[in-house]
Amino acid sequence: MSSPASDRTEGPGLGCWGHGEELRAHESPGTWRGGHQAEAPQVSLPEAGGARGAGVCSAGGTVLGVAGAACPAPRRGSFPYKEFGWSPSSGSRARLRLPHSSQPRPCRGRCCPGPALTESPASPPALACKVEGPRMSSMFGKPRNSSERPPQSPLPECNVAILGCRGAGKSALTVKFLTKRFISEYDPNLEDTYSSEELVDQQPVLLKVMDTADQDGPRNCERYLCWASAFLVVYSIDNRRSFEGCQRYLEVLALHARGCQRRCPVLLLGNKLDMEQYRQVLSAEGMSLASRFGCLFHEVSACQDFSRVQHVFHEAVREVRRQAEWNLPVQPLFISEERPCPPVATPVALPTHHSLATCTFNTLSPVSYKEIPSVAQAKLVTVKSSRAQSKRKAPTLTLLKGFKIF
Ligand SMILES: Nc1nc2c(ncn2[C@@H]2O[C@H](COP(=O)(O)OP(=O)(O)OP(=O)(O)O)[C@@H](O)[C@H]2O)c(=O)[nH]1
Repeated sequence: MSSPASDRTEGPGLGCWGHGEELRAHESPGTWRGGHQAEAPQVSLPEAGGARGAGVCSAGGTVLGVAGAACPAPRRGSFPYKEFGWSPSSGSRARLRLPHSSQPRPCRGRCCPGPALTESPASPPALACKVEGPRMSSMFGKPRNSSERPPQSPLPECNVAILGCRGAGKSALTVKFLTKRFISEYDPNLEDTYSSEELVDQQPVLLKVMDTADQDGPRNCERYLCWASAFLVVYSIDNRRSFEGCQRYLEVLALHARGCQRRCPVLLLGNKLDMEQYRQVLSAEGMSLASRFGCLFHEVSACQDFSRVQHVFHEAVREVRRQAEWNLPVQPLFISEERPCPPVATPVALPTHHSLATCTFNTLSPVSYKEIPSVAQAKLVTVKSSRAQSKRKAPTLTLLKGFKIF
């Protein structure tokens, strides 16, 4: 919150580690891929009512302001919903608390150098949020005309909770992801969940984002522990305390995963990469913490490149999908006793050197079969049939542990 003002130089390009097109946290830091910045789509504000989304900054086509330049300040709650074709959900509290002053003022959002605001006819960012239940006061995109969308989305859902200490930039990242904009001030006490239909790897998903507002570290975590399918744990690279706070969140998540034996993907995010010159937490430290807890690591900036922020959220969805694939129930294999089974399903004959050629593995055959331990429990063990045989270099048996030899 109290970061130095905006006369800074541009930081290095955003870097991240992950798998797929990027690197996992535990991979060599030498494979750092910083320095590249994808172009974010241009966001243009319509000219309307004089309120031009003051306090809203953008870079690389998404920053609406220039460092140190006077940004027109909005009135409280004057987020230009209508200009985007959205309306705040009726009766819901305003999520954003914008500055009071209506006078132009230097942008407090430590906005970054970037092209000046382009004004053009309204072209609302592609975003579809909707209110779902009492928490879903998603002022960021409830469609104006509810008849445009079916009431029940058939889309698969992915719930992402954003955790971290106060001021780390959770709300800024959420808003950036949802609106492609950087808005510098938020009400720190409100916790909200937003949803957005996304296309991740050509597959649609209803991505729900919970912007949490823990007062002082992880407290009453059940609300997100039980809800989320992935977590983004955010710290600010210019604030060591926020980094240390992340560790507590990661510990809570690790404990929870152990307790319920359900591992949700976790991404550790170093935010405010544009504040490079005030950096207090090295990338290597972030990477090392991430690898300690087995999570992915990215560094981003809510006020710079939208595509990097979007990438992180999409990466969370990918991880959830991977996890779901990993957790798919494995169809049990059965092994016949003594007689070979008729080929009911596609037989998977073991290689003859395993000396189990007389047994045929099938999926679900009818007669007297013993269940093999599941893949997760199974372990390959090598058994020598007898000492004498072993002396004669008899072939060894490689079996699944826990399975009886008949
Ligand atoms: N320079 C810079 N400032 C940022 C960035 N992200 C957030 N901020 C600023 O950091 C301050 C805190 O951001 P928030 O998004 O409110 O942080 P938060 O984690 O939601 O904090 P709480 O709402 O208190 O939990 C705000 O003044 C933001 O403008 C960023 O990437 N770069």
